[in-house]
Amino acid sequence: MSKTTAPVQRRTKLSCSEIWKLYGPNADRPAASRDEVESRAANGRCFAALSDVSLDIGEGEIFVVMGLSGSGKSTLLRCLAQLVEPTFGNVELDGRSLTRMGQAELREVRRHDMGMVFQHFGLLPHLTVAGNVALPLKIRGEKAESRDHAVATALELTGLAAMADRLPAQLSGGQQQRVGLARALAVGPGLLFLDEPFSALDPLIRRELQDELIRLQAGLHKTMVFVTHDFSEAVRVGDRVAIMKDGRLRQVGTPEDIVRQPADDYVRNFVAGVDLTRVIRCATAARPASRSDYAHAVSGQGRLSDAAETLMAAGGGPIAVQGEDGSLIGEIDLHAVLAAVSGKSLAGEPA
Ligand SMILES: Nc1ncnc2c1ncn2[C@@H]1O[C@H](COP(=O)(O)OP(=O)(O)OP(=O)(O)O)[C@@H](O)[C@H]1O
Repeated sequence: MSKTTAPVQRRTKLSCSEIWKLYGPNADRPAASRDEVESRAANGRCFAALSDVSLDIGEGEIFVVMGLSGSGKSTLLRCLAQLVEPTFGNVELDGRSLTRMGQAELREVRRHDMGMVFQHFGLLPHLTVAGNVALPLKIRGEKAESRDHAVATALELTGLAAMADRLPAQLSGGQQQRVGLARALAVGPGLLFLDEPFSALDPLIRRELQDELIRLQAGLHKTMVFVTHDFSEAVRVGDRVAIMKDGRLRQVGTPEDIVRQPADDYVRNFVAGVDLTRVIRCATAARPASRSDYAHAVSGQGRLSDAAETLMAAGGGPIAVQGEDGSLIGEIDLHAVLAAVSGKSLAGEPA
């Protein structure tokens, strides 16, 4: 698949080009050329967990990597974070090549510029919540005063301030994962890697934490690489989603792009189970305004599901769809919602 571009308005924060990761005999040896890695992958003795992956991830973007078990999601995340070394290809953070960086410099970049949150929370059982959050700051030699301040801010942001003195065993799974998130945020990195962070949680708590992440992101504007095998979660939290199969990217796009124009049958299968009203934005379903004055309005950025109540209050519409500055960008009614969800225009043509 060709290299994808970051959304126009974002600066590229993290990128990778032509990443391959081979496992098997002698697979630790880096390949000197693309031809070499391709022939090693093709000879049958090595297994390609990643094949030719190129991506640009924009600053402040939540970039979701989604795919079934074994598709290469964690390997991609680990290569981007340089926790494993790609067999071939280049990874750049803020324009600096991580793949060519020495170990000492890489360690510094990891300590200061990256945060990690994993499925199994990885909390130390004998340390309190505050102690766990402070640990990476202690390791990097932060002074007590700035450390305490960073810990208090991270606990406040994640709603844990009242639990600072508890031990992990005294917390629910969801609360423990909040501590994992707080610990990553306290380091103050611009870049967060989240590998299936909510997968161990029950659906209600999971949803609560997804909302929490979206809320936090609205104020923090971090760049996040978020791995999940749950398509609904991907389209809910992602600004863009990459869908992987067999170590390759099958499609990269906004949730709306993916649900409206799945690249192939593999992607279409995921889309089949998704509530489209929670993905498609009001601006996408809007048609030209038929008047200048409306009694009810919704934001174009909101999802169709967010407009349901307003539409009901307006007897089915039409209601105004507004831009971020309050300007009128069009109107929707129940028919427009149905048309968008069924992928048809009002005339019955594909939308
Ligand atoms: N250290 C390793 N040695 C050999 N093969 C590996 C290694 N790590 C991963 N693989 C293989 O690479 C492929 C991709 O694994 P990866 O963990 O990236 O998948 P994933 O999409 O994250 O799966 P899951 O959702 O189950 O975590 C799998 O077939 C896996 O067995």
